[in-house]
Amino acid sequence: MYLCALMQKEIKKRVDKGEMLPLMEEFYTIQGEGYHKGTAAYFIRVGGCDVGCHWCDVKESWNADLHPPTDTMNIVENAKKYSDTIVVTGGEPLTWDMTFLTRELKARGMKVHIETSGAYKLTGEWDWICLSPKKIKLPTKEVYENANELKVIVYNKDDFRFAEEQAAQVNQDCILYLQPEWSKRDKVVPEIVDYVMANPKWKISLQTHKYLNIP
Ligand SMILES: C[S@@+](CC[C@H](N)C(=O)[O-])C[C@H]1O[C@@H](n2cnc3c(N)ncnc32)[C@H](O)[C@@H]1O
Ligand SMILES: Nc1nc2[nH]cc(C(=O)O)c2c(=O)[nH]1
Ligand code: SF4
Ligand SMILES: [Mg+2]
Repeated sequence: MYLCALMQKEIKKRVDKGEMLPLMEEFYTIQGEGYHKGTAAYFIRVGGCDVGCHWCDVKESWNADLHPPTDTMNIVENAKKYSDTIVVTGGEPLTWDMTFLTRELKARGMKVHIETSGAYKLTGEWDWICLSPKKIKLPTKEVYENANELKVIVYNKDDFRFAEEQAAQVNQDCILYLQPEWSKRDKVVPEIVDYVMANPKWKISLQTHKYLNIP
């Protein structure tokens, strides 16, 4: 076998174990969305997602092959320099085994949050789970049970129905958010405002980083 084919196989094995991850980007910013909005956090964006939301704002993340397999230990050591709050996002982070990444981050005293569609098996140990469910690939039972916040994206009126259906699946303590789909914000924000006033168990989440012009 060619040496590079052997290396590819070795890398795949390490990715399967979560010891390497296809890293798209990492950046220190302010969490823009949901319960922790306004809080400084270091973001780790892992490539790979096959959920396929047509309005996804990071489509460049979808193809994992475009993002270099990166030693998880290097990601951890680097993250530690910036913040003690880490947000793991993607792509869909639960495409990969998150056990190793979260164990090593937590061993260094970091608080570890995830942004997930919940479409795959829940791996890893999380201080905060933000579940943003998608109609085209519904969350697994474990993610519904463990979500700390539910963040439903509102693109059209049917998303209010979907939001209620999803709220019925999560645990009692889960905090409920409606977030406008960015390109439809002018149309849907007034609808969300009316909806939240009529149904105050919901709160509004905005993508505040986009208004602040930060990553
Ligand atoms: C890019 S996703 C990555 C994490 C995971 N795949 C997920 O969907 O939760 C991060 C967050 O951005 C939200 N999002 C993506 N595109 C959006 C858009 N156009 N408008 C509003 N929110 C969006 C997602 O629903 C999710 O809550
Ligand atoms: N500032 C900032 N906050 C965010 N919250 C969730 C994000 C994500 O893409 O997962 C995100 C993001 O991309 N930037
Ligand atoms: S699940 Fe997340 S990353 Fe994947 S397409 Fe949907 S919004 Fe984008
Ligand atoms: Mg984003």
